[in-house]
Amino acid sequence: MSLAIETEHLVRRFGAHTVVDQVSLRVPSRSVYGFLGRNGAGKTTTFKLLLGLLRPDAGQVRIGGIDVVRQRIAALRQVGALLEAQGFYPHLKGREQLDLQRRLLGLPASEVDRVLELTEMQAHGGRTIGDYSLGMRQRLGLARALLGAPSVLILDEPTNGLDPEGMADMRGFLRSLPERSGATVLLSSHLLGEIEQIASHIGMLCEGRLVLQGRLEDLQAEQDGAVLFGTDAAAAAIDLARGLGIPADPCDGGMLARFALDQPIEAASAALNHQLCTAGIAVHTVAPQRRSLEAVYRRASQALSSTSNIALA
Ligand SMILES: Nc1ncnc2c1ncn2[C@@H]1O[C@H](COP(=O)(O)OP(=O)(O)OP(=O)(O)O)[C@@H](O)[C@H]1O
Repeated sequence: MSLAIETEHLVRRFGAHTVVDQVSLRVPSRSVYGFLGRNGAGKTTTFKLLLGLLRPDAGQVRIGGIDVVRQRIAALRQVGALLEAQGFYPHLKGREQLDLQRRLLGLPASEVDRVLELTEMQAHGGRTIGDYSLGMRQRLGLARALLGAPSVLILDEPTNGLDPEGMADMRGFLRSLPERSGATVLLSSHLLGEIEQIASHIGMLCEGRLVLQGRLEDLQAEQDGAVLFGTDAAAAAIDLARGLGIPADPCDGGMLARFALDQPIEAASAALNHQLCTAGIAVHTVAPQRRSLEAVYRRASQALSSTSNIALA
């Protein structure tokens, strides 16, 4: 698997506060990598380290295999970025701002129309940036990041300030970007539900530490033993399951049974299903439940706090 972005034990401190703590990111090429964390977890600081805007206290950063600390210009030639502070000139028109940027990058004039079209900003390119809504500024920031068709996009909270419709558009746009342009997208968010809808891979940052990383599907597929039994006789099914020592609760459409993880879930669900049928309880669905990203996050954060407690003890 080739990696578009890679860090090795990255550390950054502000005074005595370690804000990025031994972070080893693995962002596969052509992935949409969702970088999750609560406010203050260290996401923006990590992005600044990736972009060479801050120097790490320890560790390495490579983009497309090039070391960002040693060869910053060569590494960043491959990158388009959208950070919180967009630094636009409010008196310029959107199109003029993009034109300024594309000249600095030595790109052809046609680039401005290309990125305006990609971000569906053609209609607003002639308006003054000072009059833009927050959502339009976000789109203009994205348009600027896309100038020169970089192979890596680093986007800090790209859906910030968008209305629900704008958010949905942006999600669709970002999700399809690797397929359409071959680019790799690394984006941060504190919204689990949002990342769940966009990302192919995720990394979770908790108090500066990367507590979880991998393909979203793999993380969600890790079983937590919950299986839905669809039935109209949920109460009877729950009694029977509990009588067999299997924790079970009502849920939408029937019963949610939780099997111990030390047994194959297929065999355990088949055995319970047989018992239910034998007792005359009709079951129309047996469906192992995908774990929500929220559950994955909760588990990872709990694991971190329990190790911190051990360290403190
Ligand atoms: N230049 C700085 N000097 C001192 N502390 C800083 C500096 N920049 C960030 N911090 C601190 O580092 C921690 C992480 O901040 P950071 O902005 O990286 O978090 P974040 O995950 O991006 O949060 P948010 O989602 O709120 O933007 C915070 O406690 C913040 O106060």
